[in-house]
Amino acid sequence: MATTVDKIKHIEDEMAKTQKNKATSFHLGQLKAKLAKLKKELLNPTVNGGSGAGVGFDVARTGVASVGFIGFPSVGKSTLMSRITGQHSEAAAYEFTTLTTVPGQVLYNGAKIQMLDLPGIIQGAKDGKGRGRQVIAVAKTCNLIFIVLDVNKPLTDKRVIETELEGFGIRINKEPPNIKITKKDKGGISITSTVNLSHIDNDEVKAVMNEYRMANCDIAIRCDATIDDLIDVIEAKSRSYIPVIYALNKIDAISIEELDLLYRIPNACPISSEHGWNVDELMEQMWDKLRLKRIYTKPKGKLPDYSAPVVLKDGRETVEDFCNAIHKTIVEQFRIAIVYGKSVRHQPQRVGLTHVLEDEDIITIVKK
Ligand SMILES: Nc1nc2c(ncn2[C@@H]2O[C@H](COP(=O)(O)OP(=O)(O)OP(=O)(O)O)[C@@H](O)[C@H]2O)c(=O)[nH]1
Ligand SMILES: [K+]
Ligand SMILES: [Mg+2]
Repeated sequence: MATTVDKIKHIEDEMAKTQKNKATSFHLGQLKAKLAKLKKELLNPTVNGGSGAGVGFDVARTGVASVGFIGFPSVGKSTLMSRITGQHSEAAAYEFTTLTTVPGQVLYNGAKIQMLDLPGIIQGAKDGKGRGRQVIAVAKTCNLIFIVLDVNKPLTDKRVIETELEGFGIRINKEPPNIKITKKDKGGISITSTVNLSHIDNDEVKAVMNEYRMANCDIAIRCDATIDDLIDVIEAKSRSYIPVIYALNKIDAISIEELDLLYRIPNACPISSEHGWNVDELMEQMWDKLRLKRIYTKPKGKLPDYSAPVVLKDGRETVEDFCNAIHKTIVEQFRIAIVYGKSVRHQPQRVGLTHVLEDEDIITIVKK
């Protein structure tokens, strides 16, 4: 019997030899949806030989956010880990020095951030080569990924790693596509869009919806989406949208001219883990991408406590989230909050539980 990997290969071959035109778009849509389903099967095998994603690799999560290190063997992930956190992670000149997840922690801007040094991955990792799947499964649960690259190696390595992560349902530096699908009882597929759709063909959409047995739906598209974006929305449960920083390591081994070229790569930070060069820039970029919010507490009649902010996660930043971050009983006693900072027009301003706070706001909670 053909394995899932064989079936994927078969479909990919067929797609490669099918011309994209009006006559083939339904067929191509079908193939793309079939491919997405097979890839999901590969990641969540229901029959024996389960992938055991993350088993033995996941570690207890601490801190407000976690950053996973992904890269080929010996690019310097562990050296970077030891440099940033002070937590020793074995580093050596031979490949696969690191064999499991090594957790460490860094305190940055008052926020405890967990760093996860991971084993190296190789091409084909997502399809089961080496321990790649377990490794990528850990990265998939992180709030940020450092893709560590060795600048002495071909830059094509960057694309190979991206493909591995994408194949595992990770979407890099991307927002979820703005597509809303509403199921109906009858009426077929109706597509509405607020922008001109330059990639999507109605037949292709119908083929995809048909393949997913969603024959009656309203699809509202508010971006110039591709058919892959549509599949991502249907498969939303197995997709993770994670910011990435490319840590371009070992710049101590290249010339200034070569270094200049590296600065043109978006979302990248050239560093030398060994010498500690530019690691503070990497930390600053990390902070920006994590979009954490520091909230300073001001007891009534006293100065704010700047030494120990309450750090709120992206998307959990209301006054209510702040109260819950301190103690779950506070919301019950809450009367009003007095806030200074970027989130309010008047300084200070009285706000309720639903008010959304900004980084470095100062807050006083007034109890009943
Ligand atoms: N020149 C140079 N060498 C580095 C740098 N960072 C790491 N190395 C060297 O690269 C080799 C591999 O480093 P590791 O930190 O073990 O790499 P890794 O990515 O953790 O490797 P695996 O765990 O095997 O996947 C070691 O010999 C390090 O000394 C750097 O910034 N510059
Ligand atoms: K190594
Ligand atoms: Mg290592």
